[in-house]
Amino acid sequence: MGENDTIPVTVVCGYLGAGKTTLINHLLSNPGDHDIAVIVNDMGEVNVDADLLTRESDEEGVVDLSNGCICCELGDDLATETERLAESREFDVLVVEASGISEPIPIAQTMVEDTADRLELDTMVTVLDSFGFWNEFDPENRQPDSDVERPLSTVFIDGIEFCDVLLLNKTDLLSDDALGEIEATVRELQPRAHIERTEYSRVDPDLVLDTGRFDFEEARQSQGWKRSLAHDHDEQEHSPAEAHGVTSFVYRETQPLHPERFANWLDDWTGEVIRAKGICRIAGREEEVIGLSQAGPSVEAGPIGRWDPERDDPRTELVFIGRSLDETAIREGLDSCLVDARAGEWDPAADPFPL
Ligand SMILES: Nc1nc2c(ncn2[C@@H]2O[C@H](COP(=O)(O)OP(=O)(O)OP(=O)(O)O)[C@@H](O)[C@H]2O)c(=O)[nH]1
Repeated sequence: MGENDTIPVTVVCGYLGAGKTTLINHLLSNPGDHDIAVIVNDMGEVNVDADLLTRESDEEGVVDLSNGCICCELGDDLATETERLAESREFDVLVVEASGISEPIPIAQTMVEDTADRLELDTMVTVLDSFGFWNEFDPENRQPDSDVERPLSTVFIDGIEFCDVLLLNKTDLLSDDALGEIEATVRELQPRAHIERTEYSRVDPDLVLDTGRFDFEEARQSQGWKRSLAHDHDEQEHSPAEAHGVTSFVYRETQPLHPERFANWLDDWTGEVIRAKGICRIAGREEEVIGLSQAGPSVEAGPIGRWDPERDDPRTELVFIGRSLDETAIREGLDSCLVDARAGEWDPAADPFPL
């Protein structure tokens, strides 16, 4: 508990694919002395993060706030949900995962202004994909098209500037030299926060939970805070997603994917997708839920659990997030990976999963 029996709230921000869900999974499996409740906000109509979290952790205290971004249109829901959670369940710290394009300041404002007196904003954590940051900002590492305007950089910067703890994540993908340079750059942008290098967001829970680091007075004095109050967020015409030209869609299918065709499709997969994630039904892996997670250049796929007959039908459910996404091409590509029963690849009557 924080001061005066309030419940400390840790807000986890960070760009798409930085490692926020990885951090929350890590905290749920290494809670230390804490009893943690989690609220997850994800972009798009399904909350894949909440699904992956509950699947991996069997955690009951995970609340799903989907289809919107908590820093704007879901601000009120965030306040209501935190209050409801506080009434319905015992926990001594609350962790809120923001969607990958939420802006940290409005979330902090919602937490400070709207929640019941029991909750107290305690720590703003930003998870930084150090590898992505390096590619985005280092001139030598820039892609040939990188002199086009890159408005998403502002999301990186906001997260760095407004936080109490900054995790330089994905350090395994960079050399020590590069990391030193990144740390020096980040330190310029953010002299106050505690900076920690992490792999797979593995931190001591005490570094991010109940730290007492959030300083309301200091936050209120920051330029970003004043700017954000100056134009009422609720009345903004565009959500951050729209302002950055980011769209998302969900691919859903119950027919299994052919493992080889799907693997080939993943290999050839390029383009405007910033982030894809979700679960897959793969022929021949009948029991297993196969998780897929792509963030920038890296794609990870593998078993993350088993289908639970009580709660789910085996299916593929993937969220794609990107700029100028070619939704039709992606849908067609995935459709062509489906097992084709008519071509004799699959006889569902004889065997639900043949390969
Ligand atoms: N190599 C490497 N991969 C990592 C590390 N941390 C996380 N990842 C991988 O990066 C991908 C994205 O991680 P997530 O934790 O889902 O990222 P997120 O910030 O929750 O993503 P969004 O919710 O989409 O914004 C996953 O495939 C992770 O396994 C790391 O330190 N090193």
